[in-house]
Amino acid sequence: MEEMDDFTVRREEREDITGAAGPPGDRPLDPEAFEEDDEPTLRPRTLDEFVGQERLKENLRIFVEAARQRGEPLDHILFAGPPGLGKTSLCRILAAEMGVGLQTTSGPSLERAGDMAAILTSLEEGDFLFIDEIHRLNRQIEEVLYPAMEDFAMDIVLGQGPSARTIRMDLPRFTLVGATTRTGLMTKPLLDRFGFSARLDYYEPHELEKIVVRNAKILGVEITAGGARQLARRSRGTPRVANRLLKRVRDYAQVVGDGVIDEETANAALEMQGVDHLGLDRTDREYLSLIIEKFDGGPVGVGTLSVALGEARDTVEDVYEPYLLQSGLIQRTSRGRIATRHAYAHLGFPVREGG
Ligand SMILES: Nc1ncnc2c1ncn2[C@@H]1O[C@H](COP(=O)(O)OP(=O)(O)OP(=O)(O)O)[C@@H](O)[C@H]1O
Ligand SMILES: [Mg+2]
Repeated sequence: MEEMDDFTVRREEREDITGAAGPPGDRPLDPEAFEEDDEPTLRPRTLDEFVGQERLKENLRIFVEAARQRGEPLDHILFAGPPGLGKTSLCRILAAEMGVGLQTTSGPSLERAGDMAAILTSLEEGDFLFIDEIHRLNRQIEEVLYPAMEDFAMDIVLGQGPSARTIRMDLPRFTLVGATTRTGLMTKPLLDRFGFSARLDYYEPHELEKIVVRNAKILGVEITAGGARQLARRSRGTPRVANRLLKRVRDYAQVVGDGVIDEETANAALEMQGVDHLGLDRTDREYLSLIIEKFDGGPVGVGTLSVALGEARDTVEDVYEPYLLQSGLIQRTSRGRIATRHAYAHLGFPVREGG
């Protein structure tokens, strides 16, 4: 790789501690399916390349500059929001800006307190420790993190039973960067220990357009304004989805069309991928039809829906529902999910009385 900077080298040397990325799936819209390092060239490397989230970027610039002037590590940071909106990218950008090392792990991959201890003791002063899916850390591990985050210290128990004693070990001052799709599942003591927390929201179509145009250039494919607009509109507000669709549309343009992504090619390719004009894929539509046809429009519990769909409940809650909610296609009530009139209309069902 030609443009590898110090930061990249360091992080790759150390990354294999707990690799978090799963195998890529085959659904075009599943943001989780896009393997972390599948497309390093499309991942923004600086805050300037990172499109949108302007207020957050401004805050981060100040946050970084202030810490740099004081010569201190950054305070702990929490990024929350649906998958594929740029949490991991922001973490890498900040580590690069601070010129520090980065270690990556994830909540579900840490089982015992010792796993966490091993990582903490391998950190160097100022390093970033990125914990993806931090809401899935178990209790034991969280308890190791409390003093680590607050006092940069770790309590080690020596021996067992009545003769056991605890010694406190100092840790380097590091920056914990947590990413979560579900702040609601995090405990208050953990939340309270982050000095900076930010929520990423779905991107506006014009921001996704910018990402699509920029990345088409990187991929070396010609795209018209209309083509970019279609891709942006159908990417469910998510840059990772936009990148994935861009590649599939590029394939289509190359093989079936004349290599240029115009509006017509984009539409035809997306249609073939099963992505409709709202950006919903087959599973989204199946989810909505289930509520409408099998459960009379709802309310129906998310557990029941997940089983009927054959998807993990977490996936349904983290990946599908946030966008359906945001698009006004479903509502969440205390008794379960309800399909809105908009969902009936979108799928071509007659709108039910009072719905
Ligand atoms: N603001 C942005 N500007 C340009 N590209 C972006 C932006 N945000 C995300 N991307 C693109 O989307 C991809 C996915 O982003 P990233 O991995 O940072 O998401 P994430 O929030 O960490 O998702 P997950 O919750 O699944 O881990 C990146 O590789 C990058 O190419
Ligand atoms: Mg990520």
